[in-house]
Amino acid sequence: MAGQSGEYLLRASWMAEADRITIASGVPGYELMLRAGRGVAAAARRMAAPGARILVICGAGNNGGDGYVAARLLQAEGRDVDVMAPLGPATTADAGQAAADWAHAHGAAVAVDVDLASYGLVIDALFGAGLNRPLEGVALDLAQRINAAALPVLAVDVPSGLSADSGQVLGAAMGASVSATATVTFAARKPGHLLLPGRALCGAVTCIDIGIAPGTIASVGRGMFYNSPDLWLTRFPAPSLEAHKYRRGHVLCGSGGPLSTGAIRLAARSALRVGAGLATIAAGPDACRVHAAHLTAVMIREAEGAGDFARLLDDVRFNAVILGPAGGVGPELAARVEEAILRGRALVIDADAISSFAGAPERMAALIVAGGGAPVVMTPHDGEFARLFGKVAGVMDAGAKYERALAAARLAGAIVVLKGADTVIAAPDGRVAINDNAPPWLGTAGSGDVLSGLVGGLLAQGMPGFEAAAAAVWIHGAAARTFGPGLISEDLPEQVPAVLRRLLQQEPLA
Ligand SMILES: NC(=O)C1=CN([C@@H]2O[C@H](COP(=O)(O)OP(=O)(O)OC[C@H]3O[C@@H](n4cnc5c(N)ncnc54)[C@H](OP(=O)(O)O)[C@@H]3O)[C@@H](O)[C@H]2O)[C@@H](O)CC1
Ligand SMILES: [K+]
Repeated sequence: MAGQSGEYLLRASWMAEADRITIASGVPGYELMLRAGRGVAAAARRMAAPGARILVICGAGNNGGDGYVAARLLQAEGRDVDVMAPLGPATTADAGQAAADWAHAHGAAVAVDVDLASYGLVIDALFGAGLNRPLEGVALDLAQRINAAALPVLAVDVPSGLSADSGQVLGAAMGASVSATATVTFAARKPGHLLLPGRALCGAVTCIDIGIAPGTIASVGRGMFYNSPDLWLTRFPAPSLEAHKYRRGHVLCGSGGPLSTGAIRLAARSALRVGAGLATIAAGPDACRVHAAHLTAVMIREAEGAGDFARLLDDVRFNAVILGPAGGVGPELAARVEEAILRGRALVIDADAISSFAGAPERMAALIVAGGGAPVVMTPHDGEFARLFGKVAGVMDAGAKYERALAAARLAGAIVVLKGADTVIAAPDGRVAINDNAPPWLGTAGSGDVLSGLVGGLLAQGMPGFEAAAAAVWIHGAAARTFGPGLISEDLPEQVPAVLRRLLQQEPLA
């Protein structure tokens, strides 16, 4: 993606392309393997106490080749190292060279049924990026024995059995992948290191430089990024002296009925906390009275039906709209979404507003085309996503989580934030960001309402849709981390100022 900064994530085939380009530029493949093996050995040194025996389990491909290099280097510095080669001799030239260099100095491999408990560290170099089917036979048996032995495990590139692309265990059963304590990968992280369950199976991931040029990584990358401030900070609306409250945007938030008002208040407050100049809640007369008893900085306007809501939108100062949090599923809410899109407002479609289009994503897509280009961000969790896109071929069955989000974004013409502990943000132009900073305690009632408010608040300040969505997801996670366990959703907007202070004043980020 031209002009996009950020940390690229590479699928296995893109990584192979980067290897080919680097080798074609004159760096021998074996030199790359030596550098990879050196990185593995360095990590092993940190993980294995002096004197601990180390077992390196080498497959037949280049992943095994990295293992042979690491084994030789560790042995050369006096470590007690065994190699196991359960899949037989190496099948690639570079791995063959690595195996020969190891064997030249150290001789035979140990038997497959060796007692794993006698080792202090296992290095898993069975399969890496070349894994293309579920583990079976001796490889499956070994993965299960390694996991049962509960030893420290260092995975080379990815734990064997895990797809570097999807973060899924091939064959689905969790026991069909090695579960690692730590993973060393090369040149760039892969999506499988961040997506679940992969992130949990990898342990701590270190990415080491093996001499693949950043320009090469960018040239093979297809716009998939790790979600961090590097991705969007240059587009973040930093407060400035001349930006009075109207220039910082005015968010209009659609309320549910009198018994369902809390969600949209959370959203409106979050929009203000992230820097929107003004926020107004539009509600029916009964709900207005409830809101009036709670609100101070957020304003209230009476709007009974979709018609009243549309009339509010005659005021062009409402430049961003949030619809959905406890908004009440049905045609009335769908009509509000329609009005907001057709009047060209930046829009967040969350919760009930997503469900109001259940099974009809084409209708939403047609509206967005007619709407003329203002950013539309939808923020479904898995259930809402399935409700909206479940009947469309090529979305639910698109593959990895980012492929589902991307297919949905392209179909709808909207930014899709597919939520979870591994939230994915996808844009119709093909960009994807994968987020990993959400702590477990962020899964609490109302947390999604806060996220929709953060997105809406950033859109109101003119941030582009993809960057606004990615920033909101990251700030949401950082706010939850700042607060810590025991968090309830009301705490989240109150943590946003501390996160912004670190972001904008360049203090260390959580
Ligand atoms: N490229 C480079 O320059 C660099 C690469 N590096 C390293 O190379 C690694 C990738 O190496 P790789 O491509 O040789 O694949 P690898 O993961 O070793 O698998 C080997 C073969 O196993 C097979 N197979 C697959 N699944 C199977 C299963 N379930 N059960 C049984 N067999 C199965 C399949 O072959 P098939 O049987 O399909 O013919 C596959 O080709 C990468 O992760 C990194 O560690 C670094 O050195 C840096 C430089
Ligand atoms: K591996």
